[in-house]
Amino acid sequence: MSFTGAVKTYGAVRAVDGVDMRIAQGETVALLGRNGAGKSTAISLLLGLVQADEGTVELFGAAPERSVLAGRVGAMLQDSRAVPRVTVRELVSFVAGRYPAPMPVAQALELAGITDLAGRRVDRLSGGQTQRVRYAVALAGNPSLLVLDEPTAALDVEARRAFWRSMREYAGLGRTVLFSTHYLEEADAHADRIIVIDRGRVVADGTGEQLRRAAGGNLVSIDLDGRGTEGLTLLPGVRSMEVRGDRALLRTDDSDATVIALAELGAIRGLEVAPASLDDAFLALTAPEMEIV
Ligand SMILES: Nc1ncnc2c1ncn2[C@@H]1O[C@H](COP(=O)(O)OP(=O)(O)OP(=O)(O)O)[C@@H](O)[C@H]1O
Repeated sequence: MSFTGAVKTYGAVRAVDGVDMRIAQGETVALLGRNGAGKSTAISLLLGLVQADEGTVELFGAAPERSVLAGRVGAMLQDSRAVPRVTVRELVSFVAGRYPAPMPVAQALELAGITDLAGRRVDRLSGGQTQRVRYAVALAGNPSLLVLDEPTAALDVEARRAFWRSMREYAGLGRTVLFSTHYLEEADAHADRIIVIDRGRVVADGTGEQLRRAAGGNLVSIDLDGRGTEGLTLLPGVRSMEVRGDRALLRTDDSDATVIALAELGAIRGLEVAPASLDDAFLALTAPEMEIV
């Protein structure tokens, strides 16, 4: 799957703004971003549901619509509506029947953990149950590529765990999986690679470890004690600074040099040095400019 300079605008909003990304067969990739970052729009482009204004999007070397029509893709979208009056089994069977080589319906229901809901009407289910039905629908065609837009939204802790187990089992069969999420831990724990998207652009692409490293080695934080932050970003090693209440958090590539310089300034009250976490990396990559000095 590839995006090359893909742009999709809605009026003045550049929802996807020049995205380049590639996903190889067999990879499990997380598309990570804040609300409105452009994840769903990127997924819509990938599925051929909307067309790029500029650039190209390809799926299995062809236009997305062709690969989708050929039954190579299964998708779980955020806003798909339940069809009234049919049962879960009827819906999953119907979808499976439209694919050239579907998985047995019982297996799709089992993988989605909804065997016990098979006879229930799909329009009378809870949010979490509906989400799992959507997952079964995505699996039904036994697709080479599984695309999941915020798959764990509305799932409770146990259902979430079961979902990830099942997704990994599916990925373990050599299938490609792309899922979007707001949750760093999910991306880190369940994807081979994380693509961070912000304001329609790819701002990072790598493993969780690579993202942590890219965000800068350490965070040095101090109490400001009412003093200003002037000059702190000029200290050795410091890449950026964030102020939270009365504390300054300095992202630094050389925490020793930063701490020595802070000591020379007499500014080491409440000093803490910690390795940058994936959370820090994500915030550094996507925080609104106002928060980063
Ligand atoms: N059909 C549409 N018409 C107009 N604007 C849209 C449309 N779809 C998306 N947008 C805008 O495009 C931007 C990206 O939205 P998108 O839904 O792709 O983000 P997202 O990362 O999936 O967000 P979320 O995590 O909240 O689902 C947002 O500013 C959104 O308001």
